[in-house]
Amino acid sequence: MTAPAPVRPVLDNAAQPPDSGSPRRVRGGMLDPKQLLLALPEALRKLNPVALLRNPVMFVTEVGAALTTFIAIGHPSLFGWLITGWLWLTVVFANLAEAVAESRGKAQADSLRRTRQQTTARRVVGWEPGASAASYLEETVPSAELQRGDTVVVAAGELVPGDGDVIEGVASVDESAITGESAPVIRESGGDRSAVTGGTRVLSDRIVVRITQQPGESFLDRMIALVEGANRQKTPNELALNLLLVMLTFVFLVAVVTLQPMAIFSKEFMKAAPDTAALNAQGVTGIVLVSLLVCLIPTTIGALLSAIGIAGMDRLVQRNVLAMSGRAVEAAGDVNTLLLDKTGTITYGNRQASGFLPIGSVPPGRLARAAVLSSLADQTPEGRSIVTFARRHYQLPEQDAAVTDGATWVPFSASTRMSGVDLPDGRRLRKGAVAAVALWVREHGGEVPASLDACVEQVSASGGTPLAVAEYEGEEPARLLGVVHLKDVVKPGLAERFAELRRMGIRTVMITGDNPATAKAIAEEAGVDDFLAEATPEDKLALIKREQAGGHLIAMTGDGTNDAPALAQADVGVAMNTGTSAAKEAGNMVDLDSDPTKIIEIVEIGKQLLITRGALTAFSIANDIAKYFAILPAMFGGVYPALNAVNIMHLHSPASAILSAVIFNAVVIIALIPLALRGVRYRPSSASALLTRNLWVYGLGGVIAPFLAIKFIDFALVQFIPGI
Ligand SMILES: Nc1ncnc2c1ncn2[C@@H]1O[C@H](COP(=O)(O)OP(=O)(O)OP(=O)(O)O)[C@@H](O)[C@H]1O
Ligand SMILES: [K+]
Ligand SMILES: [Mg+2]
Repeated sequence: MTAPAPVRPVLDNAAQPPDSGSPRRVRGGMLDPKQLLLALPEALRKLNPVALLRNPVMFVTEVGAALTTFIAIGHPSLFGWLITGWLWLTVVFANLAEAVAESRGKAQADSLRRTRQQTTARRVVGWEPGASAASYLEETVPSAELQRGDTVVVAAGELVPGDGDVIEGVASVDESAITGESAPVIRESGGDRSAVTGGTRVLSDRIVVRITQQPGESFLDRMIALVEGANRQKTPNELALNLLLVMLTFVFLVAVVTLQPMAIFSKEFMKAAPDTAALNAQGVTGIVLVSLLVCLIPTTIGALLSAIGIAGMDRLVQRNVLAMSGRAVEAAGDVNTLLLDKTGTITYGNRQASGFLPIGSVPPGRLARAAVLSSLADQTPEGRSIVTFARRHYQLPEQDAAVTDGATWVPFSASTRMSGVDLPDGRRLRKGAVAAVALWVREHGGEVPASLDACVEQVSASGGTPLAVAEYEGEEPARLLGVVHLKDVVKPGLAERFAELRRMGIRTVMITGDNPATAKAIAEEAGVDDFLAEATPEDKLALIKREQAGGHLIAMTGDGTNDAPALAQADVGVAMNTGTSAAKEAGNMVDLDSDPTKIIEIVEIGKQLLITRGALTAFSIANDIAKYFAILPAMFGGVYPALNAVNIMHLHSPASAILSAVIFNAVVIIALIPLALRGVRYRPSSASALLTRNLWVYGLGGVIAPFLAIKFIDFALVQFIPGI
């Protein structure tokens, strides 16, 4: 089988230089006119009125265009046809905005589709932990036939046939097909780095994978649907805004239809514009009414609303974040509190044993031996590292198998925070979080020696995780043997990014199952505002619910199975791609780069989305009202001479006033497409300062723009059209 060239999902149009650094920071705000042209067929397809019903403002515009077309056919005139043409263009421009926004995702989906190829899977039957290759049956099946719960073997050089969790082994995996990142990553059983994705390639070693997807519902499938916007739903905010737009449209519809002086106006109008004499008064009335209506209803925001939302999702994909819903993106813009789990999110999560600290007179070898025996079946990275470390540094007897034959293993769980073994000779060994093991010792008649504190202190102060090891033989009381030092490293550069979040008004809280002393050391080093230690999955969930009850919007970043309930409860749940399938299923976003500081960019994109939508709504409504006042005096000056006093525009004629306004109304959509796609710039500052600034810029801009633009169109173009 030949290796497919790694395809970046985050690819960009050819115009982008390939060496633009990070694959994410590409594609500026410039809108290539070629893109508009390419999107034109799709824009024309979107003229289908049934499809357009989703966008009521544009639907009304299309009905208006159809009406004027009718009138213009019945009573042909240049004025009638020009208005009709520009009304149709208005709808096409709106469709173009959406089509351009969508086309960006389509290109990405195409490249992902090339990654999703048929492979064969080596499915095994009768697999058991630790079984040798000879002891189970292997069959070759097409990857498409894999079911959830199947077990497959993947060896070096082979493609992972489907999404799943590693249940045995460690391997380096090339995930560039999904993440665009060429450096291989480690995937291993047991820990928080156990998820593998179909379509990625195992580079070394051999892993056993339990499939977690159903056919056709793979991560890649979902990713394709997502970037294509196939199942894009309107968000609650969009629905609310849409309702407002519908109401405005309705109000203006009623207002325009009941305009009394229209009939008188029509007669005056025909006198002023001889060309239109071909039109009867009713025809003029119809065309002018439709024009007025389209100028008044919020066509600008109606045209750009969906493009703004799609572009927001797209900006996330640019940064290698997959958002499962637009609602999550919006929520990100309003987040108050960010919860991060410690291991794997703030730290690299590769906790390795780095020392044994026996208590009192316990011989170091005995502690090491107990630690190893209790870890032999522990498939977590911590457990495996204890075995490796002890074997390397201590002379340990090799008859493990004889001692543990028939033993009952106690697997690690985030709730008990312990793991261990009950040996057939009656000995019970436990290792785990100090508080949990201390409790176990007391429950079994033992005492916790005061010297434990010093050992724990020593490990915790350095940010390490202490694991207590204890033994219980049944006759004597249980005994604490000592502490294993697990080392972890804080990811660099976090403190600055958390400071940035603070400036955005977002509080960062680290939550961990680790003890308070370790948590404190790591919290200080990472620069978070607060921390919660010794948290069980239930505690994490409760914390989120409490914060939400206080009216806060919560974002949560995590990678572990123990984070899954919290990720599901959070308003924004960002799962690390390195994490477990459970975490990725639970969250509403996946960060392919597994970078906990990515949430800053996610928040920025969310805020930018909300600001852009707000700014363009303000602009659109200000614009419509101003447009009305710009053309009214020109229209009715003949009927009500008093209006001439406020006719500051001095437009060429009533017909020109109307045509110029309709042209402006259409052109402003095209002019604002780049802004809708790129988003209004966001700088960290308080929400109210931002609001004030944007109201000034876009509100005032919306009032002034029509006066200047309509005058310009009238002066430079329309006045030269004969008969208008
Ligand atoms: N394999 C293991 N065997 C026994 N105890 C363990 C094992 N792994 C971790 N522990 C203990 O259980 C505690 C809780 O682990 P858990 O994975 O729930 O949280 P964590 O990884 O420390 O924190 P985070 O929530 O940030 O991932 C750890 O702090 C450690 O003391
Ligand atoms: K309008
Ligand atoms: Mg963890």
